[in-house]
Amino acid sequence: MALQEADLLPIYQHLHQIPELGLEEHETQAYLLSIIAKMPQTYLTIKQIPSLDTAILVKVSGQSHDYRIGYRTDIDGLPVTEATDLPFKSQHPGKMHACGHDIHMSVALGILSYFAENQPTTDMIFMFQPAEENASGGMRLYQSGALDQDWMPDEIFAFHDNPDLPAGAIGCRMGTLFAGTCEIHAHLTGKSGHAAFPHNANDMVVAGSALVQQLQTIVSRNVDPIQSGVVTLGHFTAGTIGNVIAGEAQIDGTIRALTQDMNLHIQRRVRTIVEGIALAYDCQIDLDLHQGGYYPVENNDAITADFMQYMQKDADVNFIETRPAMTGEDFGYLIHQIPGTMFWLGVDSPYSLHSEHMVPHTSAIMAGVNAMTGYLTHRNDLQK
Ligand SMILES: CC(=O)N[C@@H](CCC[C@H](N)C(=O)O)C(=O)O
Repeated sequence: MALQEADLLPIYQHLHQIPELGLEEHETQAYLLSIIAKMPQTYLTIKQIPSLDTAILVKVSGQSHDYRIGYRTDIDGLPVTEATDLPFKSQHPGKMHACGHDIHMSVALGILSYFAENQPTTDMIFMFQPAEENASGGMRLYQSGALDQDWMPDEIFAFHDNPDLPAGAIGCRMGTLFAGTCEIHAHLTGKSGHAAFPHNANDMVVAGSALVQQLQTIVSRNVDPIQSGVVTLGHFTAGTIGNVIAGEAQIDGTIRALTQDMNLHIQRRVRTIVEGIALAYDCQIDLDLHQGGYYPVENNDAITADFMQYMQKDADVNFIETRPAMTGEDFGYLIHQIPGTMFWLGVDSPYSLHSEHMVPHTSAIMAGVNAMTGYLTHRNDLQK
């Protein structure tokens, strides 16, 4: 029998205990392979990718082979120290599934187990993809070539869990669901010195502070207010002690925008401001702007209209039309290449994604499996 709630709950709890960072998901991969190995193998082909060695691809052979439906889950955790009191909390110090990818994997296994027993009309490609959080796993997967030829989906689906939606609710919208992101890394080099002799030094606390202030003008002064954007600088370190002038500083952050044009516009403004600060404060600033394929997640019109209509009509689904969000996703790269739909699955937690307290509601798992086995069967049947 396909995996049911009683099977998926311990699977989820085990995955929750073994979070691993992007590109290091070896224990996770071995566990996923062990679960997939217990499914009926008649229709399954498993593929591993030498250049992305923690990924798993599984093809479910359909009754015909001229169309392929893709389903992707991410598998990585975050460098967050878990602060929940769950009996199955993370066993890996300093790492946690704080973004709910353990829920994503559990739902994917549930859906895969259904189609392993109920041969779909068309081929299906399940992607267990590493490194969503920071290392461009979606882009790496696509560029690895592993999806080429008869593994390349014609359409693609994925979800992200959402603590703000009721457990099990499906959220989606036409157009852009998630922002495109771009990491900002700036290293400032001036000259350290004694606090008493500022004229003999070049203070990177002052230059860095000016840079932070200037970058904060981009959204208020350079972004069309009818559109939107985010520039967040989450990390700023400089110096060692109060009476030594800091000769270096490091500032890291992220850009968010709902269109690629706006993302590129903000990137250009960051570059110009950095050049201006380097000139004004007579220092060197090494700037790295890194997008890595985190494009806006732009849902395909026809597929998403069908998805929303189906979910609205399904009496067992609590469907909620959502607004775009400034979270990023490397699914943006995949959906840029392959038309598809990304959606939210509600997990009803008072704590946000990436919080050390985040505890998703596990009733979402079976709700997600049921909604998506139904929907993917419908998408299969359209190919009859
Ligand atoms: C769902 C989620 O939280 N995704 C991450 C993606 C990170 C993108 C990249 N590392 C960046 O910070 O720009 C997010 O932070 O939205």
